[in-house]
Amino acid sequence: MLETYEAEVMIREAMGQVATERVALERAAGRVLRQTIRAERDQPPYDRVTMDGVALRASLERHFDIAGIQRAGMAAEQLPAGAVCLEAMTGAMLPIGADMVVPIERLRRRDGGVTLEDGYTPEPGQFIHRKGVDCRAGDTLLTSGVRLNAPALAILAGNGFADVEVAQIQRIAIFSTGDELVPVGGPVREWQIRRSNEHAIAGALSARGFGSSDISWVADDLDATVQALSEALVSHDVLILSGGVSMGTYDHVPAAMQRLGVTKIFHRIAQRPGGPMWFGIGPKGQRVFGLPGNPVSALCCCVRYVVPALLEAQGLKRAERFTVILAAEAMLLPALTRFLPVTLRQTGAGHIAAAPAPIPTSGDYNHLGTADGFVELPPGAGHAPVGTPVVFHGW
Ligand SMILES: Nc1nc2c(c(=O)[nH]1)N[C@H]1C(S)=C(S)[C@@H](COP(=O)(O)OP(=O)(O)OC[C@H]3O[C@@H](n4cnc5c(N)ncnc54)[C@H](O)[C@@H]3O)O[C@H]1N2
Ligand code: MOO
Ligand SMILES: [Mg+2]
Repeated sequence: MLETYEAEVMIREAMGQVATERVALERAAGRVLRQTIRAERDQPPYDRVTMDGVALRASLERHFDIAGIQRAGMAAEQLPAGAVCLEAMTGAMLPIGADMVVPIERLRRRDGGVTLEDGYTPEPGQFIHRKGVDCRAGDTLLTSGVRLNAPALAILAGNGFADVEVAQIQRIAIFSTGDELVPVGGPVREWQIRRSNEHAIAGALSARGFGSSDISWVADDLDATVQALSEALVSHDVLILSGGVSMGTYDHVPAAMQRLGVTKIFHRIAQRPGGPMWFGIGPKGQRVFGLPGNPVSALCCCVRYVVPALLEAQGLKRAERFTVILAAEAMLLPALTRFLPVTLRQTGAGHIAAAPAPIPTSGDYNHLGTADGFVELPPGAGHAPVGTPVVFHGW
């Protein structure tokens, strides 16, 4: 059977890259950048005063008349000759002829001027950020494939990018399948189950900048499934299905896909939970993920395969997974990769330790709230000991 990494490679090869679009800076937060951003000009763009005080020229004088004021937002004033200074504000241009700034705390006001505090000798060049020390015009500040987080948005704004090239957001449809499933609001009978998978999947996606996805439900009926999915294949780039991929008489997803001309890339992965996962490509290149219906399986497969695939298709460079160490020994599964829900905590030694969260069954979405995500244990015999490094995937 397919190993987890083999499935991942097959999905990656099928995904390709999405097109780009230009969006206003105000709408760019969380999106994936698809252009190089270079500095508009030197930063700081001028010799910049860094403290509120006075700007003056190095000399042996201790008392200075105030000849004027240099505010932020003004062109540089000329500092007149003699024992004079200009009041200067943080962020202002350094006046022409000045070469140091003395902060207000080091000055005494006297006779309409200022006197240096006793025993205080200012250093030439002090409290000035020189032009271009942060960066030079044309320097590369951001490259394609970064997520537009707070610093990135500041960079775009500060360098005059009122709009920016980002990866298009794929049109995503999420379907749950199953006669037993009823809506969140409204009555629920003993033999019925409230639909939860689609909300978990939609949440995992919207938390990663994919906006809101379209959510639908279809009964365990082959014709109804074909009908609903054929419409979704017209209007969406990506379909994420939950349920109906295993071996039951009413698990119609693989057959419906065949009828719709969606080519199967794989069915089943050597993992638990999530073994029955299905993946295929539609006639127009639509990507179809068939996630197993059990809630822990559906969410683990979504986070392990769907989320990274969608992010990589946007060109995102930095993977969201990282390595943690096991805080307790964990049973391995012969021939199966194990996804083990865990709670993270920081250790005294500066590591992040992952403690297994008690999840009694792969249907138990209620206990998932105690876990931060899951770790991936390779196939094997016996137990992985405490301290084993393992890859973590956050919800
Ligand atoms: N003979 C076999 N039976 C099963 C196998 C197998 O290999 N051989 N695999 C098991 C595994 S592992 C899983 S996981 C499930 C996968 O089942 P399906 O993908 O076919 O999903 P369903 O049968 O439709 O539902 C399974 C389970 O999940 C609940 N469910 C489904 N959708 C939702 C939803 N949107 N919200 C909440 N809960 C949902 C559903 O009620 C069922 O309890 O198959 C095993 N069987
Ligand atoms: O994916 Mo299934 O039981 O392994 O939950
Ligand atoms: Mg089933």
